[in-house]
Amino acid sequence: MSGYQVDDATVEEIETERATYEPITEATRRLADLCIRSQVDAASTARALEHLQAAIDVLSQDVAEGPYGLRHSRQGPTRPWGNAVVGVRNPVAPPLKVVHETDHVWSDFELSSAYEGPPSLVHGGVSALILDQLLGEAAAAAGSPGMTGTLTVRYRRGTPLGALRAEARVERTEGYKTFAVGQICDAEGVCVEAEGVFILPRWARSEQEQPERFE
Ligand SMILES: CCCCCCCC/C=C\CCCCCCCC(=O)SCCNC(=O)CCNC(=O)[C@H](O)C(C)(C)COP(=O)(O)OP(=O)(O)OC[C@H]1O[C@@H](n2cnc3c(N)ncnc32)[C@H](O)[C@@H]1OP(=O)(O)O
Repeated sequence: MSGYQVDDATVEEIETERATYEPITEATRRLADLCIRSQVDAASTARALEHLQAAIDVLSQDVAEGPYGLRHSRQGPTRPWGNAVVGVRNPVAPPLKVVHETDHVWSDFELSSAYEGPPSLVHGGVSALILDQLLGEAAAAAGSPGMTGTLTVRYRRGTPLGALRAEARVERTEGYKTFAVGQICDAEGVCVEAEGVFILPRWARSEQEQPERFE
């Protein structure tokens, strides 16, 4: 599958890339929230739009072809930086910082008004998105990476926007299939639960000798 790239980016080069693009990504996230909640008048939005157009003109001067992909450095950390959940260069991503423990993964994160579904609550598709990523990372962290085959989500009660925690762990592995479970909680307890099957695709099975590539 295209999109996996192995390179020799050094830790320093990776940090430079992060420092170059992370601030503009964070500003764009803030912008998304302001598009929803700003109450300035039409003249002010017109002025803001002019500034935005100028920024778009600058950024358009040099654009890579295609999406970012998953870039794995032989010398530094792996960069899933276009990823919709954890991508540090993706303003659509909250982004989650996922902590890998021995037997589970977890993340404390905040969801802004840009993730609203029912009034004041997180969109169900966003909860599924986050759990897909967490369960997938739990599978990869356990040394059995895979594509989502099936994801089952149970919405126990409305998930409030704001501060949340997501956790996931592997339940069992059967050959190329890894069964993972996880949940999203607020301060009151569990809001959403998920279970999923993550399958190492046929095309990737020859790569299984180097599973660290996918972690
Ligand atoms: C190079 C490694 C690849 C892994 C990459 C992971 C990177 C990890 C890195 C960092 C963690 C990041 C975390 C990311 C999280 C997000 C993940 C996503 O959102 S993934 C996007 C959504 N999912 C798809 O687009 C899948 C599309 N479907 C497929 O590609 C195939 O259908 C696939 C891989 C699911 C299965 O196809 P087959 O041909 O490769 O496998 P067959 O040999 O047919 O099946 C193997 C076993 O799995 C069962 N199976 C097949 N499909 C199933 C399904 N949908 N649900 C449950 N079981 C299924 C079969 O019955 C079979 O079981 P029996 O061995 O006979 O017991």
